[in-house]
Amino acid sequence: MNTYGSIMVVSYQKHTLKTIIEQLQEIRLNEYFEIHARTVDELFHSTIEDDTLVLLTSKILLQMVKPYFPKDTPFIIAKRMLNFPKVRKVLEIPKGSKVLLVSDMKEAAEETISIVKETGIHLNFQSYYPGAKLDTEVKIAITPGDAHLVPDTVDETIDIGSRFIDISSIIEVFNHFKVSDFELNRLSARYIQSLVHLTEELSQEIFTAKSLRNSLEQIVNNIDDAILLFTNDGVINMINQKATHLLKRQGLDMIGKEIQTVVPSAFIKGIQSIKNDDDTFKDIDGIAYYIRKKNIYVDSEVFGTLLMFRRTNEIQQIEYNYRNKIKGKNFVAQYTFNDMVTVNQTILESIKIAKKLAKSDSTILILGETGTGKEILAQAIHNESLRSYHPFVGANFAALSETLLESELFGYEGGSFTGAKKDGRSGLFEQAHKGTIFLDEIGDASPTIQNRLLRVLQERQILRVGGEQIISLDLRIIAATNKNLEELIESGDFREDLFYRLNVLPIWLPPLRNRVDDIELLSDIFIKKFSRDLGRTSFTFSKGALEALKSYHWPGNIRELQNTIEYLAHICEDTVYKEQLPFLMNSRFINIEEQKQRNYDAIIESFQERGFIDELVTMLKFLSKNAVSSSGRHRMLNFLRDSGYNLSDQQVRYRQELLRNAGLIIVSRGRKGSEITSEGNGLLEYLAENG
Ligand SMILES: Nc1ncnc2c1ncn2[C@@H]1O[C@H](COP(=O)(O)OP(=O)(O)OP(=O)(O)O)[C@@H](O)[C@H]1O
Repeated sequence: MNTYGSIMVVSYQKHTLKTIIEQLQEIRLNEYFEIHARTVDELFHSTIEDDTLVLLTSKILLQMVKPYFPKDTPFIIAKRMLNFPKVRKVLEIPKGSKVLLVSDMKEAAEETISIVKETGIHLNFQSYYPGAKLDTEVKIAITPGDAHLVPDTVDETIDIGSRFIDISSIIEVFNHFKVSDFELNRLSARYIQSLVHLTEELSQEIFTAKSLRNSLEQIVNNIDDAILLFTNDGVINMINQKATHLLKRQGLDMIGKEIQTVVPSAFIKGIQSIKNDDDTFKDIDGIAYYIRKKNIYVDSEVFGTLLMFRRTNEIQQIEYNYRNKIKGKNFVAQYTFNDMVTVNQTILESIKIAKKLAKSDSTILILGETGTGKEILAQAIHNESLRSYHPFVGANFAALSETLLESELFGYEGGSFTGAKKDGRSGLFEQAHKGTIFLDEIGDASPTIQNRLLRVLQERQILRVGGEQIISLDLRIIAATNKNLEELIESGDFREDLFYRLNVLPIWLPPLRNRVDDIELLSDIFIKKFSRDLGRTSFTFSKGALEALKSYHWPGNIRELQNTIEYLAHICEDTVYKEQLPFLMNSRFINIEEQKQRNYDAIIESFQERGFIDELVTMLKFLSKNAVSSSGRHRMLNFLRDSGYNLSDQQVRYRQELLRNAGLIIVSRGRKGSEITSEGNGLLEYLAENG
């Protein structure tokens, strides 16, 4: 099969994975991509092909899965939507009631609470997950597929099922693989089809459960497709905001009205020719729609008709909005020079120069590898400048296709391309008027964009796409790149005249591997930040780990260091050992044996650092032959003494605790006492084999 590439869907739980794979198959994504599915646990034994896109079902998984993938693996965190007919049962719970939201992890429970709240459901939620404190007074539980985790004290459980992937994330997947717009339209159609049965169920509720009407309306308004429901007599029973918008009937109360009197006649004519239970593309009054028509049955009698529709070019709009979103900047520079932490002389010099340059209006070019702090520096310069009360607008040249980038940067006049807004739209340059525009990854600009940029740099003037009127702007330009522009000029990929316009005041940020003096300082700051964010105690690095941090080449620079520490903050205890460092574990295939050995190495290193290794091994050896009840500790003391270690009872207890923490022994109260685990025996074998 010829596909665009591979996707690996990763979730924490099997049932989530199942729901999502079924959904992806329903919209036939498997015709475009090879789809693999793994739970986090299964990643342990997996390999990953080149060019695989990893689709994570929740953002909490990101840090958990990173060690299993090569550094440059692309990830998408799926946006997910609720299975709305199932949520409907939640509406029957009296407002303000105490409810447990049960999931497998704290973060997952909290994420679900906030998503349920977004639909306008206001209950008194308490998150519950294995290990959480339980309020036994709470008698109702809601769970996204984890009914088995609901505690016995609960009388009623509502399983709202796993959430589906939202279309915006599916579009993100298509964008990643650069699938054509035509395919996107087909996808949109299938997506609507896949939602139909959900909406149909909901419609039946709407017909029957009048008392819940207000709450149901809220759910229907949360659906991204236009929905219109009318009875056999042509009376509108339900319409969502999306539909009133598309039919240009905003603000009109249409419920209870005859469809003929409120819906445009061209639209009614258009839908009359669609058969029931059919779906089709339809051109109505010059606008292309994708429409699905469905009979609604109540007690096996046709009760009315459900229409679900979407404008076909809306997909392009979603794509456009999505791209605006990933740009994610709200035109305010957050960072100042105080955020640029460093003791490195080169950087301190650069900061000194940058502070002086900030006051001028000259163009600045920041050079440096990815993640070295180019954007922080650009924002700091803006905030130090006389323009600091005006916008700071970032544009990333690597994140957008040429056509989108052009309209993003320069704006467009109405009607200049499909999906364009009627009245046109201002671009980022216009939005940065009086402030600073940050042109990130400028080395990726196409020749067309480079031409247009040259004009802005020379004249401080722009033309909108499809426009004729020249717009003059007052702007400061800061550009950045991780590419070698001189090489690009030589290969003919970058205009020399543009380079000279940009390269007025260049500032270079060295890579982290050349700033070894900053590694410890930055690590400490990130440790404090993430420990605080996670509400955990701080941690430090073992000597071995610190050396590894300092000798690693940090291709992702400070961003990578920051991600590494965030990951460690999730998994480590008080001390991080070398073997826990994700960049050392980052092989494509992590074999269980290898993983075990790494754990043993980490344990051995930690015992060695305490200077106890030999006596702890002696204790393990003793335990591998004898289980030690509390009275038997005496024999253990004797055995240790015979082996040359004169320890007090208290000292033995302490060492037992260390062995227990490392999972090498089990210490039970009462007669059974201490026993060696299979891990403990494994460590002894490992030591025997490796000296
Ligand atoms: N000196 C510093 N002190 C503290 N944090 C820093 C410093 N420099 C960079 N960072 C952090 O490192 C991350 C990467 O920085 P930034 O986005 O500015 O890099 P960049 O060079 O613009 O990267 P790219 O080229 O990939 O866009 C950010 O999260 C930032 O907060």
